[in-house]
Amino acid sequence: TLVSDNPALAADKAFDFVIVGAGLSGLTVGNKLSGQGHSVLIVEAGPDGSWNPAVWDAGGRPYPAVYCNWNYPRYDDAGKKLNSTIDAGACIGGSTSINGMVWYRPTKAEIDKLETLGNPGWNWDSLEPYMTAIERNIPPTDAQIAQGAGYDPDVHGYHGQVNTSFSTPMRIPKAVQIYKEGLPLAFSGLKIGNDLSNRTSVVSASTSWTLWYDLVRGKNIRSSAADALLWAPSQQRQSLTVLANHTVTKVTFDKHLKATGVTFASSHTKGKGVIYSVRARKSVILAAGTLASAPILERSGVGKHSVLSAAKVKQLVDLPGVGANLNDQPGSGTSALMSKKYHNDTSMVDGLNIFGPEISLVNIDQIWTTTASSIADSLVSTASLASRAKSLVDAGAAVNIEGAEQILNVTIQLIVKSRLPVAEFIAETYPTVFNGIFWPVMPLSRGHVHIHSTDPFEFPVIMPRLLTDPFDQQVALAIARASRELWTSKPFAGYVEDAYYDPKIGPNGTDAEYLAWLKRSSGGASHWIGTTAMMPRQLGGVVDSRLRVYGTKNLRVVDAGILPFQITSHTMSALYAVALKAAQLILEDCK
Ligand SMILES: Cc1cc2nc3c(=O)[nH]c(=O)nc-3n(C[C@H](O)[C@H](O)[C@H](O)COP(=O)(O)OP(=O)(O)OC[C@H]3O[C@@H](n4cnc5c(N)ncnc54)[C@H](O)[C@@H]3O)c2cc1C
Repeated sequence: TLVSDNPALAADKAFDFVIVGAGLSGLTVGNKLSGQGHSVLIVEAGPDGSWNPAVWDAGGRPYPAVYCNWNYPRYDDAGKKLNSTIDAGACIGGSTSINGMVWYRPTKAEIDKLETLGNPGWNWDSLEPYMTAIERNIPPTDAQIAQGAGYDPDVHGYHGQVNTSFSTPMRIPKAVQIYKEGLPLAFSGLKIGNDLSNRTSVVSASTSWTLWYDLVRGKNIRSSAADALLWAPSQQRQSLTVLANHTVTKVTFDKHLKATGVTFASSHTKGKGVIYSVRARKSVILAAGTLASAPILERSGVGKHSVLSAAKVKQLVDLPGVGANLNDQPGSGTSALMSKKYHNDTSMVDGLNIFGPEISLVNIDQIWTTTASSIADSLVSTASLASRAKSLVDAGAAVNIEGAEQILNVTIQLIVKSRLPVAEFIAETYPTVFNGIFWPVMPLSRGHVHIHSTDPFEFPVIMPRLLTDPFDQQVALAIARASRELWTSKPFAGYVEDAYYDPKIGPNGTDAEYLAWLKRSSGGASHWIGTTAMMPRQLGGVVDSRLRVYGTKNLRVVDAGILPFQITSHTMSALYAVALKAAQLILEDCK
């Protein structure tokens, strides 16, 4: 494999496939296509970060590594630029080079819904084998199990490229034990399980991470997509070239709207230098991530008419779903001050950034023990679905009522019928505090991302509209309150000095106080999806079930943006499966 930042390797040349973005999806697809002998070019805007300890040292990095982060500006619901930014990986490996490494699988119920949304063949039976294929799990040792590592051998793969394991040493085992005792009290009926990947709906359990322990360096090493699929000696490819530090500016088309290649420029000169072009003989594949692939489509003339004309881009294909349906989980967190005598106890606080040693997934029954059924009734009512769909269309977050209703209904059915989790609660400690990080895990709120100029080096306007749906607010509010119940529960007695440490909303805090704080403090959980949704075009879809962009030829999107609705696992396990399946479809199509 050739990895370089010399544009001459690509400029005016032709490859079978040109892939945009060397992140999780781009590297996975590139690895598979080049493995079958096709010539593949991957153009990556960022540098190679593999030498940098902020990337490879899983425990020692700042969270997330500033070194390879786009830090996209974020806009509020009225379109005003905020001071807070949005994390997304900006070096080879993409977001897997900076992410929290939490690894567990989604459930059958939710993955099967991809198919019911009009995508034949996209179901659990077709995707689960790929989740197994990509993983190389290193089972916990007896010592790790004694310190709280739960493990079910049936829900892991052992022969893939992405390493998953528990950290060495195990993180904060004493604090995790206290959490395991307290969590079922704060969330009624919550079961403590053995492995988060082994669940049909809800459970609290430890999880493994995409890392492995290197005895020589004495460190936990991040198993990023780059580590697994690009640098590994067993994955070297004659026909794969990765061009780093170059930004794809747009897709080029012939007069029949067949994608012929892309143009790109040095990321350092920010478009002020030469604009190069490269040709794709078989297909261009956008894998720049949820927040970047839609803007590339728009700059190339594929998108909603009003967006393109405001940005002064000539429209080639009318595809109003591009950039709509943006979705992430609105993350927030409360802290309790830990009693001083435990501040230096590493079984309680280890200061490591390997995120989320105990994760709970809770459903409506566990949050609202007595009122869950009335909440479910109101969620499924036809009137509430219609009004939710209308508000998404009015906000430009959905293309039409029918599409919005179908997408929302998937999530609502999963919440109500399958009793899948509505919230994730991550039990952590940071120096001096117990910290509960939480988010509505299947949010109904939607936003959008759009370009506002032709300049590819100008960031798009990202308006996530987190917590705009009242149900998401209800969930976040309930979890914030439950976290306070947790800190005041019996198992925490003697360990907690101030259960209302942060935010400073006391035991009598009102819903209005909590909601105002949640609105202020919530940021995306970094599981952005939806802006190039895979579903029928008439419902607002952008790609079909073979991931081809509607209205074009030889152009595909393969990244997190194709997921139309949120899943209850962190995204990696599902996305590796999506990318492997995509590679299979692409290979079939180019025979
Ligand atoms: C801070 C953070 C924490 C996370 N924690 C977890 C976790 O613990 N567990 C989990 O499962 N998931 C986690 N995720 C989510 C997961 O990493 C992402 O969902 C996944 O990596 C998305 O894959 P992708 O291929 O869509 O995009 P990415 O992996 O982000 O790759 C996109 C690539 O495209 C490049 N690119 C963008 N624009 C251009 C352009 N114009 N030209 C060329 N290249 C371009 C980017 O630089 C990037 O390298 C986290 C993400 C972040 C950001």
